[in-house]
Order: sequence, then structure tokens, then C-alpha cells
Amino acid sequence: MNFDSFLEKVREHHSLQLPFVIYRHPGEKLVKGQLQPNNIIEYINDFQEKGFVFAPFNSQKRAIVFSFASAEAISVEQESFQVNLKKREYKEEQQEQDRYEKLINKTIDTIKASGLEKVVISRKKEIELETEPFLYFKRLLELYPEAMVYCWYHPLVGMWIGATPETLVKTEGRRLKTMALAGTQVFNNTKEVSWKEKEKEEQAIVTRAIVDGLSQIAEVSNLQVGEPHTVRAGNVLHLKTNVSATYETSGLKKIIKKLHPTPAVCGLPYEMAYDYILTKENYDRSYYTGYLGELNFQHTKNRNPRRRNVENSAYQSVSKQTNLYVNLRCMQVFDNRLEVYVGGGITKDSQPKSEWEETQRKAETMQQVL
Ligand SMILES: C=C(O[C@@H]1C=C(C(=O)O)C=C[C@H]1O)C(=O)O
Repeated sequence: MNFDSFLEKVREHHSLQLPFVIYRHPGEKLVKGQLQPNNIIEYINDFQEKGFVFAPFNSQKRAIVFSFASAEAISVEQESFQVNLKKREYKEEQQEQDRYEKLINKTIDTIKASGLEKVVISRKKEIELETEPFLYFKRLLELYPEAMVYCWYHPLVGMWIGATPETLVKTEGRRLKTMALAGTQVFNNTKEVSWKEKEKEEQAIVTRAIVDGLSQIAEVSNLQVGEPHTVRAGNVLHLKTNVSATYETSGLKKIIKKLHPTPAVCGLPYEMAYDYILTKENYDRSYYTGYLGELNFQHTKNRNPRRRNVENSAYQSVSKQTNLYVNLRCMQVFDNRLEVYVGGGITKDSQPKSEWEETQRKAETMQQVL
């Protein structure tokens, strides 16, 4: 199967209104797909399920799973092709900017007057368009090799497309990895940049919260924390700290429940920030800032690649992997419009106008492929 026939197969599946997901992990070339044979919705229960998870921001709402056992698995190598970047501006009404800046101002006032330290505020940007969603997916693969690029569809939920830079949790065997990703500045052709105290502190808050959270879980040990460093995600740069640990696989549910939503997309203290978002943000985040990816995926590796044809399982090792990502830099696709979701962390030192600008820069990740 070549890449175009892979996409054609998915397009056909979509035209039958059947659920599917196609995706590619950061830094990889293999594009994978799971095609569901019917439109029944299955939900996650105890995180022992094996399948592709799609979870909303609201942690009281259930996460959907496409079970690996019932779906048809397909895969293909990504093919490179030229993307002609059209730098188009998708202007928004002044009214929307005013509304957002007012909300940011109100949030800063609340932070100053209460125990709220940081809260992530977001919005959606509507873009009127005729769509060919598979072309967006193809362009995203090409433009963002370091992102988890996906296109997910269920007829009862809709279609979501994204290119996220943020890992929620990755596990293999008994090793676990996560990250604290926060702080944003515009990418100007170099990663050699300095960060303001406000951003450094904002990102350090996220690292501390993740480490504190994980250290409360009995099944987690050997926590290791890296140094903050700059990473690029499309048109913006972020500060990132890698966190790793050893864990007991029985603790996976607790770990995911503890990590989602991280202060990178919610805030601190957690309860206050979560409450503030649900009551004051004034719209439904839906699956934006939820999470998605493979849960308990059986990964088979040939131990000795030169003995590939030996039919002896001793030459193969099987490990269970979980690869979940935070659903950022994403959009929901409708028949004639898109809704691009964007946000940023607010602290007492935030400036409403820069926060508006930040959402514009983040929206460009999706706008570049339209
Ligand atoms: C909320 C978003 O991004 C998150 C918020 C960031 C910030 O506040 O600087 C940076 C990276 C993400 O953790 C988004 O992209 O919509």
C-alpha cells in the first residue's frame, strides 16, 4: 500500500460514516490507522483496555476507546511532498478580541485577589472553509515532524485533527516518561533565546506539580527530573522539562488520573483552576486539552534483525506501550467550517494583549495547512 492508497482507504471508510483514527508519533515515519467496523461507542473503564483513547478535558466525562481487538489496523510509510505555505491571515472580529482581553483582565484580578496562582484560559477560533481534511493531515505530517499528528473521527462526535507537541505519558515495560511543557514565545529562526522570569516560573510550577503528583503514587518510584530546555513547536517555542520514573503497571489508571489535566492546560491550585475554567471560560473545551493515543499497545520487536525470518518467538520481544498526548494545536472539522482551539497560561504578570497575540500564534499551527 502506498500513502495515497492508504488515504483513499480511510476516505472510503469515512464516507461510510465509520469511526477511525490515523496518526504518526513524533519523530517517526510510520503512519498508523485503526478502522472501526461499526459506530458503537466504547468507553475506558480501568485503563487495562487495549486501544486508541480519545478523552475530553472534563475529567468527569468518559474517554472513548477504539479497541485494537475490533478495529482493522493499517499502516504505511509517510511520503514527503512539497507544502507551499500560504501565509494567510484569518482575521477575527474586534469584538472577539475585546471579549478575550476582558476575560484575561478579569482572570488576572481573580488571581491577585485569591489563592489562584495560574490558570490556563482558552478559546476557539472559527474559520469558514470548504474542507478536504485528509489533505490537512498530509500537510501536518510534513510540516511538523516532531509532533504527534492525528485525524480522529466518530460519526457521533465529529472529526478532530491536530499536531500536538505535548506528551501526557509514555510507558514501555516499567519505564514511564512525561514532560512539563509551558512558556511560549514566537519562533524567530533560532532556538537560542532567553526566557523571562514570568515564563521560567510558570514552567517551573508545572514541573513541580507533576513531580509532586507522581511522588504521591505508591506505584511510582525513582523519579528523575531533567533540565528545562527550549523546544520548537511550529511557529512558537516552549520550555520543556523531561520527567521519568519506574512504575508498577497496575498503577497506570492512578497515574493518568493524576496527570490529567496537568497545570500546563489547567492551572494551580488544581481544584480552583479547574473550577474557574468550567465556570468562567464560558464555552465547552470538548476534546481540546483532553488526551489521546495508544493505551496498552502490544509492541513486537525483533531482537536480532538479521534473523528476521526465524519463526521462533525467542527472537522476538513483546512489550506493552502506552503513548498518550495532550490534545493541543487542534481543530474540530465541520462541513463548511473549522474550529481551532487555542489558549495560554495566565498568572498575575500576564498582559491581556500579549495573551491574545499568543493565541493567534498558536492558531497558526493549524492555519498553515488550510
Ligand atoms: C494551552 C495551550 O498550550 C499550553 C500552554 C502553554 C503556555 O501557557 O505557554 C504552552 C504550552 C502548552 O502547555 C495551547 O496550545 O492551546
